[in-house]
Amino acid sequence: MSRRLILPPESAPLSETVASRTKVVAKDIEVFYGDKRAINNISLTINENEVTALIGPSGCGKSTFLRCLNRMNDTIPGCRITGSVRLDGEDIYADLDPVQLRARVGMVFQKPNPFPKSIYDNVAFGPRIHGLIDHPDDLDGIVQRSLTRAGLYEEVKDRLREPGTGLSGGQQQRLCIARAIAIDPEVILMDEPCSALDPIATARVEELIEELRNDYTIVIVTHSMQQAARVSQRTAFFHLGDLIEVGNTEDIFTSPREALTQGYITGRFG
Ligand SMILES: Nc1ncnc2c1ncn2[C@@H]1O[C@H](COP(=O)(O)OP(=O)(O)OP(=O)(O)O)[C@@H](O)[C@H]1O
Repeated sequence: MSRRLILPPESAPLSETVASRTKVVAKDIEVFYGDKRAINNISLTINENEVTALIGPSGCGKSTFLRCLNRMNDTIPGCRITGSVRLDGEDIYADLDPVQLRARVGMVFQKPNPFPKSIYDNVAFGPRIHGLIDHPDDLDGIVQRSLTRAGLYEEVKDRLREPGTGLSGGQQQRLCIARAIAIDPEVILMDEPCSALDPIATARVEELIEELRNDYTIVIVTHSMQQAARVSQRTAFFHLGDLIEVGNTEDIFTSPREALTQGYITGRFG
């Protein structure tokens, strides 16, 4: 049984991407933690204004791969990456400063992690440090627009000066999404954004992901195959550090090409 990447060569058109523009191209990515290789020569193309889901059993390298896309692995001691990641053609490891890069490629984490600041200041933080405001009044507009875009404004508009940590888990996660979009990124990485949320809060975040893809390119790591099927247009299945299969989400869940994928989606392992 093949475990190797089954992507067609870079030049071959992928049927599921015909109408889509390429946003990110990861090529020949290998990641090592010390001597241990966690990602084995993975190449993956991410399309603009689509949600790409990364699925696979625990420890298969989904989060490690996701973190390569905004150089978050750079902060992990002993972690080494080879290969290239291009964002709109620019090599993010060679041509872009990590701070600039993370303004273009935002991230939402598994556990909602609002800063110990007010709701307003959580959202205003990024625009302030990235110098995105010419006039203090502009900030009010950015905060309101970001909270509205994250589907949270109506719930918090009367308590913007109260701590973000006082919100419910689902609201905190939407606050983190508002914080991510306040700096107007192009790509949003989400690492199991709903795993700490109840089903209602999860449904709200999933609706939000569907809306956000009109404006952003989204890559989401999820343990839930139902979630991948609901929110994504493309799905990539990882196993033991390999990318086994990538394709149109519907195809992956109805007629996967690889036996390993089939085994995982039918619950035979994982
Ligand atoms: N900071 C680290 N130091 C050493 N090894 C690590 C580190 N982070 C991850 N690994 C190892 O790299 C491999 C891939 O881990 P990763 O967290 O990327 O997988 P995952 O598919 O996201 O897992 P999960 O679904 O459980 O979150 C695993 O073997 C893991 O133990």
